[in-house]
Amino acid sequence: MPPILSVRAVAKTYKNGFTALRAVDLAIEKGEIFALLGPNGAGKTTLISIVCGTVTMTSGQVLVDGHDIARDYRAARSRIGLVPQEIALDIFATVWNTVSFSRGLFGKRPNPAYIESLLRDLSLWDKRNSRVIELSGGMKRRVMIAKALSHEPDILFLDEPTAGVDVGLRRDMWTLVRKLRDKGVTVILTTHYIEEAEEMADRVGVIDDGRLLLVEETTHLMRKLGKRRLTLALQHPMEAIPPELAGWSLELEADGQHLVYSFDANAEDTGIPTLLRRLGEKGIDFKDLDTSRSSLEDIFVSLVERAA
Ligand SMILES: Nc1ncnc2c1ncn2[C@@H]1O[C@H](COP(=O)(O)OP(=O)(O)OP(=O)(O)O)[C@@H](O)[C@H]1O
Repeated sequence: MPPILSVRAVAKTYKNGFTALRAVDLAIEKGEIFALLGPNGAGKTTLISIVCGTVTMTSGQVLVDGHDIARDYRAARSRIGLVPQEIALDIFATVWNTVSFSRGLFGKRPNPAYIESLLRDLSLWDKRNSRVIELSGGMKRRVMIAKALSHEPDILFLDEPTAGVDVGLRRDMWTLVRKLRDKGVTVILTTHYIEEAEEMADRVGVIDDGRLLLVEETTHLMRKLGKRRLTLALQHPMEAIPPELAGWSLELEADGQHLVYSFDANAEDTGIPTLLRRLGEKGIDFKDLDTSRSSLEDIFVSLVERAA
């Protein structure tokens, strides 16, 4: 089956000369939950905006369910629902009217039963006759989601869905996402949080500085994240790692005072006791030690280093 979304060599240079995306290739299968992970300014929103037609790409091609976003914009756009980062709503309209109106914008026939089920799923049914201005921030976010789903899209984009959102809404959102997936809707979300991707996504794409550095199944990526770091604060600074320890996955920090050992937390033998013994034999003393999980930041750093 052809991918529901195909992004081919998409690049974007903004008018001020800033290049936000560099030849991004990505194929998303129908029914996937895909997380686009990256730090601030990586290019996530730019990519989503191009697919949704609010930003024009400098070069490349995007196909949504086979429809070219440039040549066949209406057909492509009607298959997409977008929940942007910023809340943008007509504050004087009622919830019901806002959501129904959105559906109409896509040329879809009214379907009150569908709108009702949507509002119920998002715990908005009781508020259907309230004006947006009367709603809390979390409820406004729910309305944004209802609007994005009002025309029954095949792909839902959630741009930073859980930024500033409380636990209740977060849980409801994930329940809804799973329900949508079960109906065959593809969900693409952007996030800074590896936990969010871990919880939800089938696959993860890591983007940094406009480059898609990797696309991997979440379980594989988490295995990589299963790496832990043991940091030893040395009694006496070292200039270099002794050659006898070359076979170990050790790094000396720039200050020469911290020795970092990376190990697989899932392995039966982490190697730590042997390493500590070897260090003792070599007379390398330490005053403190600390273990931590390698963070997404570490993964970025190693990926960027490899990409450079
Ligand atoms: N209209 C614009 N003109 C010039 N540069 C822009 C414009 N919009 C975005 N950028 C720049 O492009 C880069 C990517 O921005 P983008 O919003 O896509 O990042 P992001 O990954 O979504 O970040 P965040 O996680 O902070 O939302 C940033 O450096 C941003 O400043």
